[in-house]
Amino acid sequence: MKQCYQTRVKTGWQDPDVDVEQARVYAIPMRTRFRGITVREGVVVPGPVGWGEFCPFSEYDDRESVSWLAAALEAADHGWPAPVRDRVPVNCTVPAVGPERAAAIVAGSGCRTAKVKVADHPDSAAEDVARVEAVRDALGPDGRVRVDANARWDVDTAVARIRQLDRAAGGLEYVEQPCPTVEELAAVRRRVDVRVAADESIRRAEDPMRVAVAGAADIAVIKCTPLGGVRRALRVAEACGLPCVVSSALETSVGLAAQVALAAALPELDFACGLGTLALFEGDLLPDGLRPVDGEIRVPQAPPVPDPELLAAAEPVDDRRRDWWLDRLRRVRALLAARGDALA
Ligand SMILES: O=C(O)CCC(=O)C1=CC=C[C@@H](O)[C@@H]1C(=O)O
Ligand SMILES: [Mg+2]
Repeated sequence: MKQCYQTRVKTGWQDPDVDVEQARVYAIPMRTRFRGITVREGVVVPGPVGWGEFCPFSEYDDRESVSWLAAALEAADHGWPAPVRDRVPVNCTVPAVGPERAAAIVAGSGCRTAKVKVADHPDSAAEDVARVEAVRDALGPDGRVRVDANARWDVDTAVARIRQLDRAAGGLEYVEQPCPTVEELAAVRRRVDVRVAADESIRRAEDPMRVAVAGAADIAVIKCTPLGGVRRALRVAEACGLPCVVSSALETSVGLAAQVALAAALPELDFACGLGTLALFEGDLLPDGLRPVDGEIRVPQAPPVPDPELLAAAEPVDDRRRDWWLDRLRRVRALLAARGDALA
């Protein structure tokens, strides 16, 4: 396998040399529906340094997917900056499930921080409270509970729900993306005592390097997969000037390794990261995937190589899905080639 790269020109994401012939599409069922996804799909691509993962959500257009490919190629062709820590503390992620299941997820995770999804539908208030109470009970008084509303509230609703959930949790660590815009985040932040974290405001911004979250948020959630790689995410973190939480974009262990590398390279890491998401998957591409032990994930030495048997097992049963992903990869590669420098 290594041989085929010896003649390859390696100029990085400015010249996206993706070997589509060797790219492998995967389709892995989720244990619980998460952000509407029941089967997670993506492509892993080999390079001289390791493998990278290209997995923009299906509804993202080619333009928004370019940075996801840049992140995959960074891993495959260059690897990542040196870590400053060898373990990363993580939260467990609690989807919009009933209270019993929520408590079981927390108890089985070994994590001391839980991130609870809320605002899953317009009438979710009572369910959210029950879920958050169950999570607090399962964690005990010294655990930390944070919630993520994925931009579903307006300012007044956010203020009311945050106060209610703060009481249910016996104190929230923070609320992630309560409303869609940076201005709304700032308005909510002025009215509640709970810290506000910005997620979509950064990762889906036209220019993440210029998002003025200072004043609108206390914490920046950063994800190297949608931000164009570890190096670029580190620059976004610096530009935000806020404490950062690295959170997954629901990758297999191949893409998760890049996120862990980002968390490991951040100069400061004051909060647990949202990287315990392999627990949401039925399968993976590595035999010893990046799962937390006692609430921490060990930092990988280098971009990993997926296991051939697991790759074969994860192949989509429907050839049309494979073709859809490989076509998407080709189109996004062409766009990245045209835009290259903008992401460097
Ligand atoms: O941060 C976590 O605990 C897990 C990751 C997570 O919540 C998400 C992963 C992928 C897509 C997002 O909708 C979601 C998020 O909003 O942070
Ligand atoms: Mg979020």
